[in-house]
Amino acid sequence: MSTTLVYVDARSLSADGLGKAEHELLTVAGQREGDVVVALSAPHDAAADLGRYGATTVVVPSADTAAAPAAGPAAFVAAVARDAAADVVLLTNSLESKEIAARLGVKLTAGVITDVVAVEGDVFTKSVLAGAYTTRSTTGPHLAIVTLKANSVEPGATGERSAEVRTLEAPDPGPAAIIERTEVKPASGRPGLTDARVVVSGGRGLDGNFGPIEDLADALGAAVGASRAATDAGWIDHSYQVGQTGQTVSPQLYIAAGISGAVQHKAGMQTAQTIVAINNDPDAPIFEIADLGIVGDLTEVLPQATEEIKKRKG
Ligand SMILES: Cc1cc2nc3c(=O)[nH]c(=O)nc-3n(C[C@H](O)[C@H](O)[C@H](O)COP(=O)(O)OP(=O)(O)OC[C@H]3O[C@@H](n4cnc5c(N)ncnc54)[C@H](O)[C@@H]3O)c2cc1C
Repeated sequence: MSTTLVYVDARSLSADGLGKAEHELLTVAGQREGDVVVALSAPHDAAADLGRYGATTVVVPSADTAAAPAAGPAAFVAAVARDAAADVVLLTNSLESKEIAARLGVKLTAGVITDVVAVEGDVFTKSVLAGAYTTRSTTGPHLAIVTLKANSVEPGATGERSAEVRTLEAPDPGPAAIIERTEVKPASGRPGLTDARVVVSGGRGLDGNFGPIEDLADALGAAVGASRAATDAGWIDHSYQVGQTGQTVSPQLYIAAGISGAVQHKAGMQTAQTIVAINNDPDAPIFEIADLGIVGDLTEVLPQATEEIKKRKG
């Protein structure tokens, strides 16, 4: 009997349900044969609810593993993977998940495949070299540790089932950085950049004013993104940067305004399902990958788009 192990950060689980990226992982796991086991990063009252998303068993650590970022969850997931004799371990594509995946690769002598966009049996599809190629990989006879990009699959329907909940001793993570103090960023009310369905990004063409980008993002319920030119200029925090050295996003709709479309930017967004580009240069490279190109001044186009969307939403 094969077992798919899914790592779920307990912070993505609340009384309202499960985060979308984690729901996608459980959807992919449910499409595979065999049991679906969840390794939850911390004890949680709603652990059994993960049965609604297809988990057969949820294994919770005896204590929160997050105090030692990446090292704590990795030690715990490795213990669960051994215990459950997992064939595949699925994680989200966040920076922390990728670090956990790397540590799991070492601990379990496993193959690690990141940025995956589709899973068929033991074949994992990803987009590489700034999206110029699509590769299909396996880890041969070895355990596969896979990080799945958000918005790769439609989250499946939820049921009424409860999962069996088991507790496993949280192993000592060994030498690790320990969080001593946490400051919670004020909530923007917008979805997170990496798992948003819609992202509105701005670049150097904004000339320092992200207002029109934020207005359009709010009208669409979208996340805000940026090019490196914009983050380097200090117009917006680096955490908003999309691209090779920033975040990788794969939303259903990506709107790029005042962004030329450098290969390093495209590397982080060109797997978006629909790309809309707004640029006053008809020869801007971003138009080569855009599904809809608008040649115009963004200071005119963005407010008009926002106005029209608000009007249609009533
Ligand atoms: C190792 C390395 C890693 C990098 N990583 C990243 C990364 O992760 N992400 C990233 O984005 N970049 C990255 N870069 C930088 C990248 O090469 C580009 O320099 C950057 O993406 C350019 O940002 P931009 O498109 O905003 O600016 P520009 O290339 O200057 O483009 C601005 C665009 O705005 C248009 N414009 C100007 N005014 C208006 C207006 N009023 N209305 C409409 N359009 C207008 C212009 O026609 C132009 O096309 C990296 C570079 C290196 C070397």
